[in-house]
Amino acid sequence: MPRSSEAGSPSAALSSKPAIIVHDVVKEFRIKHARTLKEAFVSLFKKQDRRREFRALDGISFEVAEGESIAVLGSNGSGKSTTLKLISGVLQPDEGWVRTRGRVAGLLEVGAGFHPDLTGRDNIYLNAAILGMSKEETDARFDAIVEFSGISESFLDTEVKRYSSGMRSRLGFAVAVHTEVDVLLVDEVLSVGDAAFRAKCNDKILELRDQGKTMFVVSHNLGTVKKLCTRGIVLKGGKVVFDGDIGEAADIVAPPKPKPKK
Ligand SMILES: Nc1ncnc2c1ncn2[C@@H]1O[C@H](COP(=O)(O)OP(=O)(O)OP(=O)(O)O)[C@@H](O)[C@H]1O
Repeated sequence: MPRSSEAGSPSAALSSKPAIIVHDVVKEFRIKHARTLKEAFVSLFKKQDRRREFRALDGISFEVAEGESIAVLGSNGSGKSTTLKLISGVLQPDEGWVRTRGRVAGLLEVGAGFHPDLTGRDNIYLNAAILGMSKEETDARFDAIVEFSGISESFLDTEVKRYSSGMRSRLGFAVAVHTEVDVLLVDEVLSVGDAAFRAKCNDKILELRDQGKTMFVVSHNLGTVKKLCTRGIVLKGGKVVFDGDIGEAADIVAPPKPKPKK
């Protein structure tokens, strides 16, 4: 299988030490099979278990070097988010193993750790602590976090339950990108907030990549991933069907249309 020889950002020096190793990972989910009402009734009566194992990931393996930025592509249900959740530790594999090196932060569900009854200010400290930051580290970054989020001073001392969903996401994203991380897991995060904020997020992510952070990105936005990553993994039915140059990977998921004849 082809592998990109030049990986990571153009400016970041790549280390040969892997930041992420995914080894022969299998992940299964139990899913319920609802058929007709009659069948559901009969299985209930006979106490039949209508659940069956569904293999979302079927023995996937790859390594990501420190400083590399890699995208996982594939159609809906191919296993991208499941892979991300296994790397972040939210899920555990049924077979195989996953290793990560350094501090891993997920831009998965930004602001997921927010407490609705606490103010924006308190939630910054809470969220940063969840992401492994000390109070002193957060103190030093507090102003930068608030400025990046664009949350006004008056809202900073308001309970987060009064925020709009966009405001919550902005604050969550601002905390996440200001934490001291080595590996950043990014899941369609560039859909956060309004157009101006999305552009700001894009720039911030490019800046982090250029600082040499390892990036693991799941996205359907091929334009964005081509700008951000040099290597792409394509999943199909829970298997890796391609691992190599991002341009080639993007062409697999969205083959270029033939030019119309003149
Ligand atoms: N908690 C769960 N319980 C049951 N099945 C699940 C669960 N999570 C994921 N799946 C199934 O596993 C498969 C892979 O899901 P996953 O979310 O990883 O796909 P994806 O490639 O990220 O899709 P999308 O592009 O739509 O986000 C899907 O068929 C999905 O229905």
